[in-house]
Amino acid sequence: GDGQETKSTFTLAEVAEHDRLEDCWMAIEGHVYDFTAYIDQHPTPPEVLEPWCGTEATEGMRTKGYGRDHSERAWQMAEQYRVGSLAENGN
Ligand code: HEM
Repeated sequence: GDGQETKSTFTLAEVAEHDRLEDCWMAIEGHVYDFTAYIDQHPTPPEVLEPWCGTEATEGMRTKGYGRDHSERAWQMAEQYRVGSLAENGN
């Protein structure tokens, strides 16, 4: 937790507006993240993350694109980029 107690709720349509490396949001397991500032720190070329920007990216985070989950440390790093929750029935 970063002290933010009030989170906003977003639909997948809203997440989809942030679908590029310069403005990259992802929905992962019910949470919404703005990873724009993280892209350059990720240990791969940005092209690996690009297709997941603006999407429900649980599969990307859980598989890294080849079937192996990210480390617990990586999941904890993601927390600081959380901006809200995914609307239950929003698309
Ligand atoms: C959702 C799309 C993503 C994909 C497809 C992806 C893919 C990858 C790949 C291919 C690697 C290098 C190979 C490997 O470590 O096995 C990697 C490593 C890593 N990624 Fe990602 N990544 C994604 C998102 C993220 C996010 C959002 C974070 C953190 C905010 C993150 C943090 C890391 C870290 C810390 C590593 C080093 C290895 C580890 O700790 O698991 N990644 N990722």
